[in-house]
Amino acid sequence: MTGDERAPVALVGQDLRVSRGGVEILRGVDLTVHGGERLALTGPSGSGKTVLLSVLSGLVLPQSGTVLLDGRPLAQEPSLRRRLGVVFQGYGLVALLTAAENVELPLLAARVPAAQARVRAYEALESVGLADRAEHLVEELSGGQQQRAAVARALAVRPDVLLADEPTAEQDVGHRASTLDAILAAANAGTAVLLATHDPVVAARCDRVVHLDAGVLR
Ligand SMILES: Nc1ncnc2c1ncn2[C@@H]1O[C@H](COP(=O)(O)OP(=O)(O)OP(=O)(O)O)[C@@H](O)[C@H]1O
Repeated sequence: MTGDERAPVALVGQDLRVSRGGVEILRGVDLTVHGGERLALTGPSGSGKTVLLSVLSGLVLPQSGTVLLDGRPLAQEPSLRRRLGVVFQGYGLVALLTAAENVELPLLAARVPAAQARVRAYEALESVGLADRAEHLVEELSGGQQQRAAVARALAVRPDVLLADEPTAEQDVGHRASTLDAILAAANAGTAVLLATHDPVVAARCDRVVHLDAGVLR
C-alpha cells in the first residue's frame, strides 16, 4: 500500500438529457465509469462531449436524468463534487496566483494542512513536468503549461473520479505522453478516469472507448 489507494467508486449517468434553445444536445445518455477504469469519450466536434462532462461533474444540471457518485445523487449532495477532479477547456485557474497556489487551493478547501498541501501540489506539478514553473503566476505560463497546471490541480486532490476535457490538446508530443501518463496513473490508485478526446493516441491508451454522436452514446 502506498497510502493513496482508496475503495473504487463508480460515477453513473442515467438517461441524461440536455436541451439548449430547443435543440437536444444530450439525448438520453447512460454512462458508467468505474473506479480504476480509464474511459475515453470520443465523438465529432459539437457532439456533446463537453456538455456531458459538465453534467457528470455537477456543474450543469440536466433537464432530466441523474448523476450518481458512489450510488448517491450529485444534484442533491453538492459536497460530493469535492470527490471529483475536473479539467475543463478554459482551465479555470486563478491568474494572479502561482501554479502551486492554484494546485493547493482545492486541498486547502478540503482542510488538508498547509504544509501537506504544498508537498502534494509540488508532487502533482512534478508529475506533469511543471515543478520548475511552480512559483510562476498563471499569467506567466504558456497555454500548454496552464493546461498541465489544471491537470495537476485535479490530480492533487486524489479524486474518486477525474473528468478531463481534451487534457492534452495543447501539449507537444513529449508532454502529451508524460501528462497522459500522470492522468492514467491515477486509475492505479482507484480513480475513475474519463477523458474526452479527439486524439486516437489518447483513446488507444484507455481501457474502453465510448463514442458520442449527436448526443447519443454508441
Ligand atoms: N450553453 C449553450 N447554449 C447553446 N448551445 C450550446 C451550449 N453549450 C453547448 N451548446 C451546443 O451543444 C453542442 C455540443 O457542444 P459540446 O461543447 O458539448 O461539443 P463537443 O463534443 O465537446 O465539441 P468539441 O469536440 O468541439 O469540443 C454544440 O452544438 C454546441 O453548440
